[in-house]
Amino acid sequence: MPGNKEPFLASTQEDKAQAAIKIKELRERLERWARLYYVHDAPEVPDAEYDRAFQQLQALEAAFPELVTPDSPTQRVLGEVKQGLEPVRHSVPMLSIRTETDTGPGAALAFDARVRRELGLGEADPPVEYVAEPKFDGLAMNLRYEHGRLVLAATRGDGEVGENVTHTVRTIRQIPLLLPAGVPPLLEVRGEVFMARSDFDALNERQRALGGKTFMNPRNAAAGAVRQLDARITAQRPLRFFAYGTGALTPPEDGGPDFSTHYALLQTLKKWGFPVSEHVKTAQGASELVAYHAAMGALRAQLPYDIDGVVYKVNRLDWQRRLGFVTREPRWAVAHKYPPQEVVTRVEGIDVQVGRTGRLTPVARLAPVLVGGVMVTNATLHNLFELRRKKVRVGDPVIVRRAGDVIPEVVGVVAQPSSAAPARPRYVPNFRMPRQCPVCGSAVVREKGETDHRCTGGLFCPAQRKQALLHFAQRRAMDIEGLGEKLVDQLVEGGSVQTVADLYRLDLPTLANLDRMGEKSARNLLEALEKSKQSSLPRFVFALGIRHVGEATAKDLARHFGSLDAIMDASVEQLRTVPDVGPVVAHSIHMFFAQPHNREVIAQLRACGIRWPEGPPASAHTAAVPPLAGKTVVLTGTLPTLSREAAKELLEAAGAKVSGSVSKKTDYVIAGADPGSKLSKAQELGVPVLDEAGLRALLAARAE
Ligand SMILES: NC(=O)c1ccc[n+]([C@@H]2O[C@H](COP(=O)([O-])OP(=O)(O)OC[C@H]3O[C@@H](n4cnc5c(N)ncnc54)[C@H](O)[C@@H]3O)[C@@H](O)[C@H]2O)c1
Ligand SMILES: [Zn+2]
Repeated sequence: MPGNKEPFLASTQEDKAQAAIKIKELRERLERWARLYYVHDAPEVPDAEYDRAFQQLQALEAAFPELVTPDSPTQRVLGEVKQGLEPVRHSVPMLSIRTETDTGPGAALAFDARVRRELGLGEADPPVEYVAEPKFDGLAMNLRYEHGRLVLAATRGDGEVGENVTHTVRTIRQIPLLLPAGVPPLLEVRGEVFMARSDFDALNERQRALGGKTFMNPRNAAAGAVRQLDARITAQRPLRFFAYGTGALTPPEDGGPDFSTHYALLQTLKKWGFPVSEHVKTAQGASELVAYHAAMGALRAQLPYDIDGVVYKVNRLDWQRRLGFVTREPRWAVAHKYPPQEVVTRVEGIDVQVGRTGRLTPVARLAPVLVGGVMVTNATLHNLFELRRKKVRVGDPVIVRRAGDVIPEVVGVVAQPSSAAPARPRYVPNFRMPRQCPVCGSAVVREKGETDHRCTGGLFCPAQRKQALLHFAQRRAMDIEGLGEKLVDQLVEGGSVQTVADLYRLDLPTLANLDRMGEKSARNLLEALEKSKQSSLPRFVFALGIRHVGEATAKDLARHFGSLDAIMDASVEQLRTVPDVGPVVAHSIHMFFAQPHNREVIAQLRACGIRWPEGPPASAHTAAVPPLAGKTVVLTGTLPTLSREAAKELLEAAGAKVSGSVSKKTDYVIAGADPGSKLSKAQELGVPVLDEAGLRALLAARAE
């Protein structure tokens, strides 16, 4: 959690002994985190936590230089070769970039000052020219081309030895496999492979739907996709690429290109077919770097991909060579970061929000924390199943991510709590979804096979008001001309309309008083409302906004039952006799009309004068001759969805006589699982045998 800086003073032997202990502990922690991050693509902590520990270690080693060892994480590039991938030695090492800890303008000033000093420039010398680039948050890639043909793609690994991922990289469309004529015989292009945020969201959405594991961020998703043994998996996860430099290159004396600046090099790469970001810019001196940092920072949320900072590079390549390298990083470049998009905080509660379509979402109430520079107090947990999979409970330290303009989300619980992010202090019961909508008290249901819970009080629920009104008013429903989104917003927010029935209680003064509503439009709306009162049963049923009841189903229901009361009072079984109404739809209709609040609103609508012609139910058209009149039917075995009783009821309602034994007089035998001797008897006598689907078809056909 924020702000656990520990001051270290280099003085006594005792301090040194303590520092040695702390250094050991930090190195172990960093190595563990790095292994999870680089090898397994499954970080345990956000980058900000890693960076904080890294900086602590740097500070300690600076205070006690004698404790620095060559294997310290500060002295080498961390990373390993994944099992199953072939190790490859880089002909030019792939290094890290020094990160300026100061996230303010100080970072650019300090870098510029250092560069000028090391180049021996004085006050009178002009500003140094830099190239400023976004720092893409993906993974570094070295693409080796020989005679214009891609021969090897390798990850960074430990900087010296990376992984051969040519097979997966070939699936990335933005990476050319063949280059135009005229490129140097040896060309290594370096850049970042990454995943766009929308592709990442879609991937996680897909994983959620399958109940699979989700990724913390696009970087890990991209790294995981590239480091696959099976390229078919990579091909299903859209990746992109930006080039930002070169590795080995045919030297000028052997006919290779002689670039004088980094910028010119990038422009040439672009010409050869590599994507180069349009946000790569040259900058004169520190002040333009500061301006670039601010401008990219403002743009960050709108970019379609994650960046975790910007990179400044000295533009002149002869100067880059003069500046050279320290152990793990070049002296001519620096990374200047932005506030982290993933941070650790604590869950203080779990609330349930009801969306405008009635979907219930568990939302974590958080100890307020800055994420990507924005104060965040709530983060979505998506649904009950995701929450359970992530094992989130009140009191847990969690990782929260907020990127772009999307809603912040809880990525997961901190796996190894520490003093900065201690574990939940005591047992906390598992979260449960409420059985009643927290907004309106209607029943909450979850459909078979679905992950979402929903409120069934569509007509009444305040959370669903606007949606219900818009649906009700649309042309194919009640056709209330002039009742659009803006007006609905005003009516609901001003409190003059709560349910659809309130529409018919609006009067001229109330309407004429609304923003941008003259008397003429107010009159028109009242007229449209009046006109809409003369409706039809299918339109009205559709207008109620029952989940899964579209226009076609509304028509079927109206035809089948004839009256609204009959639909409202129908049992699930009766609803299921309507053609094309399956169990999920029947349930949804039944639950909707079982909510007293919904019924109340319907009663109010009728009292307001909404009317439609009603007719006899479809089965009654032939009432004199019920569809199965005079037929004798025998049931045997267990039907997949209908109980024996329900099947009997349906048959009798259709006029059939249900008998207990099969004879020559039997017209049909309906057989389910484990049928008894009745089935063999029927087969013996040549009586037609039907299953449940056959029975339904029979009833439906006869009912037409
Ligand atoms: N969360 C964890 O557990 C964990 C563990 C280890 C490392 N990390 C993170 O990894 C990073 C440290 O690793 P690092 O040493 O690889 O440094 P780095 O990733 O911060 O910087 C070097 C990398 O920047 C990338 N880059 C993006 N845009 C670039 C551009 N325009 N020009 C040049 N390079 C560009 C390259 O891939 C290059 O390898 C930190 O951000 C750290 O937080 C996190
Ligand atoms: Zn509700």
